[in-house]
Amino acid sequence: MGIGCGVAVRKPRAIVRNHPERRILHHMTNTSPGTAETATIDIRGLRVKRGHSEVLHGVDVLVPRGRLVGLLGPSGSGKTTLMRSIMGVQLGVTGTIDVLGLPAGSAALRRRVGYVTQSPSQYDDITVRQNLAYFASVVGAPRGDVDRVLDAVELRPQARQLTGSLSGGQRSRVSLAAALLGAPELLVLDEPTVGLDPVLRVQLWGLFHTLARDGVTVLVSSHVMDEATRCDRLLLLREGEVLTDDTPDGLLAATGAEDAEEAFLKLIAAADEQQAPGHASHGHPQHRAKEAP
Ligand SMILES: Nc1ncnc2c1ncn2[C@@H]1O[C@H](COP(=O)(O)OP(=O)(O)OP(=O)(O)O)[C@@H](O)[C@H]1O
Repeated sequence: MGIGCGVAVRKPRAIVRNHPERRILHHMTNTSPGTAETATIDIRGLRVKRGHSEVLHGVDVLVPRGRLVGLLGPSGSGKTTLMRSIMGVQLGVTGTIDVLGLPAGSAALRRRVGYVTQSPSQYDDITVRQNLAYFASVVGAPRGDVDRVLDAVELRPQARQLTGSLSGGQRSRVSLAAALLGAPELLVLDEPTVGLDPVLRVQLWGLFHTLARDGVTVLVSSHVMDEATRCDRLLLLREGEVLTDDTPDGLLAATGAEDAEEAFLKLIAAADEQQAPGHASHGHPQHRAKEAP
């Protein structure tokens, strides 16, 4: 199955309904209109074990509808694992994950959620247009949709080119185009701008904003901090925990930093200080982060 066609293939095995730690980030509800009722993604007490280690340690996230949310964090912090969990393709999951009001991975979500993984996956020996026509048939999108998504990702000139002959950035855009087919209400995009030139990156962020304005919820991961400021909200992940969940302006105001990178470093320093032996406070990192200077 090609990636980027919005197909969630499997339910997490260990969804625990009514988890005792059902807790919404107080900060989120303070500053956003999102509630459990209007949320596109509602995650409570998510723990994920990969191999022998737990890589997400009780994550709570509420993503409101029609927002462009950046999922940022260093390499290995758990961004992909969180996205896979949202798509219902991750094993070793406990906690609750509701997507558009349904358990993550529900068959009914297949046409409603678009997913782009870090590894573009298309058929190399057919053209870009043929790939997209195939994915359009999978998600039940009208054939005319192929031209729309080709234009959206600026790949019309390559429509007749064999997919295997595309550049890396062009291949990523084919995946994105496939995820846009139909009318997804949620797009989960794992590092979609990696390897793209600055002009194209700006164009794609423009597209994400347009989609969000039209009511699509867009969750975009990146480890490039300067992309943070392009989002409506930011989720900063570190070592499997949400360090903070805020607007870009809120984050800068809370930390007194000049830019997102500096803000992130300040939050990490504050969290480390709180965790240091002998420190009085041992609250949850999500709350400790709010206490950052
Ligand atoms: N199959 C696996 N088995 C064991 N551990 C894994 C497996 N896949 C990922 N991990 C570990 O889980 C943690 C989170 O990985 P994940 O890919 O979610 O991070 P990430 O933030 O997306 O990183 P990157 O930005 O480098 O893609 C890492 O420590 C990683 O080594």
